[in-house]
Amino acid sequence: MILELDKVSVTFSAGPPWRRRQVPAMREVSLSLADGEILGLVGESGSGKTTTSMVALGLRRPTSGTALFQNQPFPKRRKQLAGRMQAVLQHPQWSLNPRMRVGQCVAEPLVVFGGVSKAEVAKRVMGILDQVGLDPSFADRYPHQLSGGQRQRVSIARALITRPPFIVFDEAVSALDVSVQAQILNLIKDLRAEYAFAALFISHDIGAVRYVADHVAVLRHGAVVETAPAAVFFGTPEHEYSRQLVEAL
Ligand SMILES: Nc1ncnc2c1ncn2[C@@H]1O[C@H](COP(=O)(O)OP(=O)(O)OP(=O)(O)O)[C@@H](O)[C@H]1O
Repeated sequence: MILELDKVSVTFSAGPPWRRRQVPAMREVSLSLADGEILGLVGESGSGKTTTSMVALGLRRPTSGTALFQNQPFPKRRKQLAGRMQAVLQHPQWSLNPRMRVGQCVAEPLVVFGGVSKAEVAKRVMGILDQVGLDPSFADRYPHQLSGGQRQRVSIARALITRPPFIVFDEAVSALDVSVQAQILNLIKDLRAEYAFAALFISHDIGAVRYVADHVAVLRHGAVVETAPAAVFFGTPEHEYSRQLVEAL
């Protein structure tokens, strides 16, 4: 398994000190993701999707329960995860440094990972830009000189440069125009076929999930209400809430 969450709960403390409240963001969430599989995680706003992605990326420790990555507890030092997982977020500007040229942005995870010569880095950057449908001249541009769809292609190139076995796509197409969404979803599918990465594909857009996911998990109020293979889920969703989601499609 690439990722396993076993009864993971995350509780935040919110509010001023004199009126502290505990906000449960994840309640005993159990999920597992096999190598090369895409798990679509759906749920309305506030259902705990982003918190789940944080746990999956090792950026937040569970309040209780266990999270394993590649069958091991998450390492204490993030550097030990370098090259093994990446995230593609809703707004690429959050992951793309505005002062770096595209070529540098894409190269960065590989440079951090280390052990690769400059010439090899440059070659890999050009190769991956080509694969995400950007011609080499894009390497010299800055992120603000690109369209939203092009920026998301750059984020995907950056995510893939170390050929990680696991990628989190958190609302990765939600901010794009519908026609561009389709292009990016196709790109994700094509690249998955080539690189065989596993992915947690988080979206409130159930249509996008249907298009790319092998398995689906539905979150509601921080808890998983249903998990099923995509074909089963979209054919005969079991839970009432899942049925509403599928019917709305
Ligand atoms: N840092 C935090 N401090 C306090 N509460 C938080 C924090 N982060 C998230 N929450 C709360 O935890 C719950 C789950 O939030 P989360 O962001 O995981 O949901 P989501 O499904 O990703 O929602 P959205 O689609 O709106 O981003 C919400 O009630 C949210 O208000």
